Amino acid sequence: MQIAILGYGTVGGGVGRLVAQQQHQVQQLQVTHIFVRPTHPRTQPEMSDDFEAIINDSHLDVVVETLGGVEPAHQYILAALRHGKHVVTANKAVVARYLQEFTQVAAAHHVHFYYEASTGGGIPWLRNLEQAARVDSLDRLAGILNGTSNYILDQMASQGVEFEVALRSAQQLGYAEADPTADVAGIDVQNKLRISTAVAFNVDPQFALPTWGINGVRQSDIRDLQRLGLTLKLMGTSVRHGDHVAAVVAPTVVVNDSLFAHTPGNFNLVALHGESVGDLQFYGQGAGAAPTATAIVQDVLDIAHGVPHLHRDFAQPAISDDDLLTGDYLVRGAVGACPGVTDSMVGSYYWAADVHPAVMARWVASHPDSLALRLSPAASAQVRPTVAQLAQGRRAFA
Ligand SMILES: NC(=O)C1=CN([C@@H]2O[C@H](COP(=O)(O)OP(=O)(O)OC[C@H]3O[C@@H](n4cnc5c(N)ncnc54)[C@H](OP(=O)(O)O)[C@@H]3O)[C@@H](O)[C@H]2O)C=CC1
Ligand SMILES: N[C@@H](CC=O)C(=O)O
Repeated sequence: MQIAILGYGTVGGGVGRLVAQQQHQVQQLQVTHIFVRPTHPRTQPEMSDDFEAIINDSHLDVVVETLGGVEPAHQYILAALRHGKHVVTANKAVVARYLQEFTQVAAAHHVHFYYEASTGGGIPWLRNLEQAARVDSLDRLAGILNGTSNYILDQMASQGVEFEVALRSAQQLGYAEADPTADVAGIDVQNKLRISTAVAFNVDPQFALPTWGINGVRQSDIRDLQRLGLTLKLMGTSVRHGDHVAAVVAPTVVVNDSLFAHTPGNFNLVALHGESVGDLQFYGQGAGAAPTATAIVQDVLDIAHGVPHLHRDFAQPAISDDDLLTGDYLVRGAVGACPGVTDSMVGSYYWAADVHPAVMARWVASHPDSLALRLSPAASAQVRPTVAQLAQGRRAFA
């Protein structure tokens, strides 16, 4: 099976090394082309900047796309599929946008389009999600889906370092995107949650998805939450009830004895809930060259061995319904106009109750110096009695 790798950075290089190191296991795989920029030093004989020559090679079977970004990756993937090449990609930005189109074009040209590495790095998440959805009715997904932001929050909590220091370290370790804004602002999780939700519920990934990130989190927030027995994580959640779907990406407060609170470094933890299976959780390295390369090579081997992934048309109706994810928040900053805000304080935060995610996302976007932390259901249950006591106290003094 002959492979072309498009883009030889962290992940593309990881794929090249994995195929070379594990030759005893993957003998049938051979990297015959590496597509790089004209300015890229030619350190290997397979390197070239001639994309047309690569996809016109009649011996080529699979194109592995690890360029990143939406264009030209979108056009290169379509061209490869139309030339009868299977495509495997790690690029969640392009998959989240064009999943339906890639799936249709691949089917029309009788080739496979696989994207396990796009979500959860080295965790075999999408293939297990597909399997679960095959026999069950899934109604909830929730997870830590970004290694960079998890690494940053973990370093801030365990080492006491400031946000910027932890971010630089995540970049050096190869976890962050070329532009890390997507990691810290929640866009990378948004892309992964769109893909996961589309696979789980067979819906078009272009549903409404209120999103905000961890940009405004300070060392003092981490310490305040620690004093309350709580931990902060950047999480994505999506739920389905019949045709109704809701999703949110937000800095999320979890209780200290949850598995999410104990997910360290660049690790991801992602969970599904099905009517029959109940809760299932998947844990592993969500970023980095070597773990991500394993997910890519698994997809290539599935193609080599003729292992089909589930067919999806992503055409089930999805009505956006924020009522499904109404939640409680801890907020600080200019909270006067914050939706749902009460005068009860929890640590140094105000309590905001029963707010729709889209409404809170709009408040966050228009108040860049403020912070809104979403409470997981368990964290909300832990904090609510304190809030009720405070409210009672105020009535007694009134
Ligand atoms: N890093 C990680 O842990 C993970 C990354 N991913 C995804 O994998 C993809 C690759 O990420 P990563 O390897 O980290 O990114 P890198 O920036 O390290 O690598 C991308 C490579 O592609 C090259 N490239 C980009 N555009 C072009 C182009 N138009 N023509 C030729 N070469 C090009 C870049 O060159 P140049 O540097 O000159 O721009 C770079 O060498 C992304 O979609 C990312 O989201 C998925 C899971 C984990
Ligand atoms: N930048 C991403 C890489 C993997 O998808 C992350 O940090 O999770």
